[in-house]
Amino acid sequence: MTDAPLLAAARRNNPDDAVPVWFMRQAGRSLPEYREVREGIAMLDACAMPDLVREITMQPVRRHGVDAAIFYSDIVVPIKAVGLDLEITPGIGPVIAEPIRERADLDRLPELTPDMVGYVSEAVGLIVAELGGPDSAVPLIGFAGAPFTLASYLIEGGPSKDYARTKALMLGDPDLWHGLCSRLAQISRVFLEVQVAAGAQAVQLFDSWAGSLPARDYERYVMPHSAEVLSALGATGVPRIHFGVGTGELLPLMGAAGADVVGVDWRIPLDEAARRVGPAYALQGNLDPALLGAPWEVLAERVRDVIRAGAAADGHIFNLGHGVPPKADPATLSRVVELIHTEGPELRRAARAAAGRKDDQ
Ligand SMILES: Cc1c2[nH]c(c1CCC(=O)O)Cc1[nH]c(c(CCC(=O)O)c1C)Cc1[nH]c(c(CCC(=O)O)c1C)Cc1[nH]c(c(C)c1CCC(=O)O)C2
Repeated sequence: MTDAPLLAAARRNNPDDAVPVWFMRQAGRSLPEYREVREGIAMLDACAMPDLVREITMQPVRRHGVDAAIFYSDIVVPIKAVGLDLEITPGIGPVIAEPIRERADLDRLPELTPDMVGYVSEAVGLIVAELGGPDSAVPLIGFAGAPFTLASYLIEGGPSKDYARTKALMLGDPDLWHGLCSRLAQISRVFLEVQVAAGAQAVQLFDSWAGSLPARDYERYVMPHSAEVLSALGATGVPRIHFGVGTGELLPLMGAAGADVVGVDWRIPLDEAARRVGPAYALQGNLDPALLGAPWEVLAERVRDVIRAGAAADGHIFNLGHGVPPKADPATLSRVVELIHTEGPELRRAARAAAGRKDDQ
């Protein structure tokens, strides 16, 4: 039995030099069929409707022919499931009614148990069945938010530009910080374990905003909690992808936290990322989402550049450096997938052969 291309690349066991591709936020507002089925249904209500979640998760797979589905949910779904009062406000993001600021606030964050997210198991089961079962060529990626990124929403009360309150609490009250992050690690771990138990074949831990930290603080205050989540998931045997935005200086630590695949945004080229993390990791990324609006030939050449640079890693999963912008033209995304599938293996082989010749000199 051969691995699905995405799983083969994640495991760096990729003799065909396939370049699998999916897009963060591939399900969502860029798709008219998404806007249609979401009409009149709040985001968090939609996340608790298994058949709707199946439909939304499958939409980009049908339309673009991507090599993975990503579970339609949100990083704050398990936080809401344990009982914290929050909403997702369109155009803004998660908004927390009463932010977490002191020790007593931790009482509002009890442990997550699988029965609290029964609709997640149910939706994952429906999606994996529609994809063709556990050995499908198109696996389902489950995901969760990492403790730092979740903590930033809970402490700030919503999205933030500077994470000032988060950093003040982290450095000013390390006991409370570690108490909060331990609880969030438990919640993320169980949320991921539920998805894997129901059939998800890979997982991604989103630490979207960790790039706001210097490596020294990341290593001390954040990495142990993300490592707890990732190492627990290691027991399931599914590949673990670890991603954040602006994390060029954190990449080696994000790998060492227990990832199989390190996700990279568009700010550094993948060959440089490969040098930084070393040979023990596959890479995922890293086309600048803003370039989806550039003239096709310009975009196509950048897609080829990403594939060539990604050849420096033994496994490369093509993705954007962050999510699909809501205004992206879906036809452009489909064309990018087709280009990667038709030209990817040859571009990758040629780049690897050229690098090999250089090594031999
Ligand atoms: C930081 C973060 C959040 N949510 C998530 C992250 C980490 C990924 C990242 O870095 O972007 C994770 C997430 N959220 C969503 C997915 C679904 C799967 C996919 O990638 O296709 C995933 C993986 C759906 C969603 N989550 C959200 C939407 C848009 C709201 C909608 O469609 O009504 C979707 C499709 C809402 C959301 N939720 C969040 C934000 C910032 C927003 C955007 C608010 C807005 O612009 O309206 C928090």
